[in-house]
Amino acid sequence: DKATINNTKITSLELMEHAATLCFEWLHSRLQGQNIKIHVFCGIGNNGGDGLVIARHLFQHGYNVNCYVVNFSDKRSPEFLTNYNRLKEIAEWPKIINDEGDFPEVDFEDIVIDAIFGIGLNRKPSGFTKKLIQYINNTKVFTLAIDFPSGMFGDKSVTDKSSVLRAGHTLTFQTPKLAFLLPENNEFLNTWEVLDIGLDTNFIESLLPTTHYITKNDVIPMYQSRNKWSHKGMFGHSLIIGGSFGKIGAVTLATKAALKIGSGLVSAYLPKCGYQILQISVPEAMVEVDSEKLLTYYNFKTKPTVIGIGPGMGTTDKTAVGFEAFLKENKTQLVIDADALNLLSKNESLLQYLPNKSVLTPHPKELQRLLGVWKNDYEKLEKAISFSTKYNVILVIKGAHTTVIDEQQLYINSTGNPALATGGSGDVLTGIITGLIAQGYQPLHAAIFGVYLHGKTADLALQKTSYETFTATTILDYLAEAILDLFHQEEIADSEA
Ligand SMILES: NC(=O)C1=CN([C@@H]2O[C@H](COP(=O)(O)OP(=O)(O)OC[C@H]3O[C@@H](n4cnc5c(N)ncnc54)[C@H](OP(=O)(O)O)[C@@H]3O)[C@@H](O)[C@H]2O)[C@@H](O)CC1
Ligand SMILES: [K+]
Repeated sequence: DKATINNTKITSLELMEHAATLCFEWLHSRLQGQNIKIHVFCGIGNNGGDGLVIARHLFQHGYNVNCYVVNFSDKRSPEFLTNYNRLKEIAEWPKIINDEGDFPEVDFEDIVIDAIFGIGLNRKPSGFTKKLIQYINNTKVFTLAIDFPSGMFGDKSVTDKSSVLRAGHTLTFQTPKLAFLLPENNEFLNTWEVLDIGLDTNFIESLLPTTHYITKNDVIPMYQSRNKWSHKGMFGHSLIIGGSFGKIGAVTLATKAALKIGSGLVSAYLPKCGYQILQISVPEAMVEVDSEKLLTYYNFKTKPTVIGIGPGMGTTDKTAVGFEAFLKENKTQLVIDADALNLLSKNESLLQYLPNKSVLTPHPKELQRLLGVWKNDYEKLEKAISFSTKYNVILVIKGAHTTVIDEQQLYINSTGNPALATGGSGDVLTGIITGLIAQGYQPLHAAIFGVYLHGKTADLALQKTSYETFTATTILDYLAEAILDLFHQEEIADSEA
């Protein structure tokens, strides 16, 4: 905010007017003047200032508005005070809330605008302010939070969940906030969106952020196009290692995915019992086999560009011994998933044998086995950063916002939805990342791009299928659309054209 104010000569008050007007417009375009009672709760800082501006616009447009000042302090900000006076010019003074007795009646059918605390919250809400937040939560009314749900911190964990407002929707300014992407804050947020309030983008870019929110514009430059002289020898050879009796499907899915994402050649190495299954389900792949029902010897002849290892592999003693010998010999780039991760967790001394920038793709349980327990999501990220730095590997932490960690850098994915919470989804991701590395994508790009595409398949599929009917195979079916979507330009609004 400060850089924009200094560099553009726009005042803080003007920036507030602009930001809050966008919030008003968001609501106005949805309500279209309907006679619904709207309660605007304002703090005394600049988040409260936003609330006062929104209330003024609502009054001016004839809405049924009740505006309140949550009087938790007398340190009212200058922008708050100016807008307090401006509101008075067109409507009655906001009602002051000093204690529980001042809480207004709020009906389930009403709308609440939460402008109590924004990014300036520095300790948990207490006293009557906390009671007010609980009071609003208990009404189950639709609540539109401005910038942050009040009581949620921008940079640390909530310790008292009962002091946080549960927002129906949050309009946040300029950039997505890390706190919004962490599972532990999920219950406060429901849906959210970013409003571009025109902050100085040169300044924001100069900040060299360590946390990146990955959207289409970030992955388009990673895409490697092909020319007409291309041949399969240029797109590498993926080897997928995994499977055990009853879990041949996992390695089959990963093999299919490596092919489907464009690996020039793909081989699978699996127990003998899976030989026919794999050959029949993936005729494009080559197959080598180990012992009857388990991986034991890891003595394949294939010379791959990259190896994806772990899906369905099991963790029996024989498999563990063979895996250890394999790791000690191996010099090929690795993508490590599932049981291969579990074996690493059981024997951490093996981590030293991982080639630099190996990609590890744990789901939350596998991550916990690798890192140990964490107190909260911030600590989880710190531990993951240390792990990535210590072993020089890339972590892909799977979840609602899958996060790729390369030492200090965090890449948080924007695509995907609960349809992906289905058996085999992770095996497909392993195959995708492996297949991208085979083609020459550097491991970090393969991880970020692979995660993006994997999530995008589910977003695109939801237009034609449902969460329930979406399976790991559906990911493969939609991979083409996910890639084509990169080149599909959103229609530009008339005003921008
Ligand atoms: N700058 C700009 O140009 C723009 C800013 N914008 C808006 O400003 C918001 C940030 O405003 P802000 O910095 O004034 O902080 P805000 O969240 O309103 O609250 C701070 C106040 O609360 C207090 N306080 C903190 N914790 C407390 C607690 N637990 N219990 C009680 N008190 C507590 C703290 O005082 P303290 O007692 O700590 O001195 C202070 O008085 C931002 O989120 C966005 O909405 C937009 O308009 C765009 C343009
Ligand atoms: K708020």
